[in-house]
Amino acid sequence: MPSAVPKQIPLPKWQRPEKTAVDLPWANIAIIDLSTFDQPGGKEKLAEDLRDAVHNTGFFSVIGTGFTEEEIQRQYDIAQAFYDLPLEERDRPGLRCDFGKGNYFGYRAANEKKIMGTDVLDNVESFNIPKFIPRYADEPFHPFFHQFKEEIEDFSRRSLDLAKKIFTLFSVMLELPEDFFSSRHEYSSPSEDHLRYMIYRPRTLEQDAKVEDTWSRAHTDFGSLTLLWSQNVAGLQLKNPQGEWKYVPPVDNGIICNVGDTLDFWSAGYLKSTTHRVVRPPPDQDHIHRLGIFYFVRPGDDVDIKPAPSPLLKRLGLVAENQEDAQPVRGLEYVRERVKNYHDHTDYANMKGKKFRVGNLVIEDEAA
Ligand SMILES: O=C(O)CCC(=O)C(=O)O
Ligand SMILES: [Fe+2]
Repeated sequence: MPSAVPKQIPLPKWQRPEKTAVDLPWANIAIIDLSTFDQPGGKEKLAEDLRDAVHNTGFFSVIGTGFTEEEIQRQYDIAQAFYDLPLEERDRPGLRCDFGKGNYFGYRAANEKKIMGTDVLDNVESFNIPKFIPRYADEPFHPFFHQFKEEIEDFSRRSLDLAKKIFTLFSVMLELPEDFFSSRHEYSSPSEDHLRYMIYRPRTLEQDAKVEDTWSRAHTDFGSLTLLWSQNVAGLQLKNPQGEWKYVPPVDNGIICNVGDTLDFWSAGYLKSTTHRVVRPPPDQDHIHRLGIFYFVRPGDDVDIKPAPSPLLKRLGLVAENQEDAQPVRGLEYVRERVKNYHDHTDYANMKGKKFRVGNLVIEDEAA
């Protein structure tokens, strides 16, 4: 009998690092079980469960996502195999992100940019894979990934399916038509969405001390929603409503989600795009090459970024009647300008007090 499971090219097994034994100040993250999503009343109940989390911290985790442990392991295996290639093979000509255009598709090399005015270099490498639709046929796709294309495409498509369930909950929460947000994020419609394999390379204590242990400076995410397959190496911190940095805890079999800028704009701040950063891991994990798998959901290219006509937001006085008619920025314009502003530099400066603006939209990554 032929197997229903397509034959997979064998790869070395990536080893999930142990959790830290260090007692860190962990954030309290809601765990939302999506397996009840399709039950009668399921969406309404889940939307209520989620309300506090997205309104206060903007971070939560989901379980019951439909992704199996094997599938997730396989994605890590693919990612690790890529990062095990020699540097000159990873960094093939023509595949780098074109930050001058605000284009984040492709390879982001480490050791290119200085951090906060020091001689310490950026330690992040990533490869961003766009949606598998004809529009992106000419965007960078590393030849190494070709042999896994079917699996990667399936993972990419199902990532957005999952995100759309969460968008449905946000629509229910804001008393909008259920498809209000998901229809603005169709897989078949062009957007800057990408699946990302990302790795942070450990630095010495001395190097990290010069940059206040910064591995990824404080920022909010540029799109609508970020899915981060939970991983055990501590380092990701969110800024809570009290202004304190708290570590995002690992959630077994979970995906950490956080609201990005565009959902914050659509909801007039009701859904919080929370400032977060990555710092040097605790001593028992500081030697680990920290591998991560993400799906960044961006708004559809042509979608207007303006407050949604939500009865709830109107009742709360967050959206004035005329605000809906303001000249809006479009999805592509917002994301491209934001990526350019953030990455098109020779260094990652300290951005405290600096504001980013496009049209009527303003972001301050380091806002207290
Ligand atoms: O590496 C992480 O845990 C988070 C990275 C992140 O915030 C980002 O790439 O936007
Ligand atoms: Fe982020």
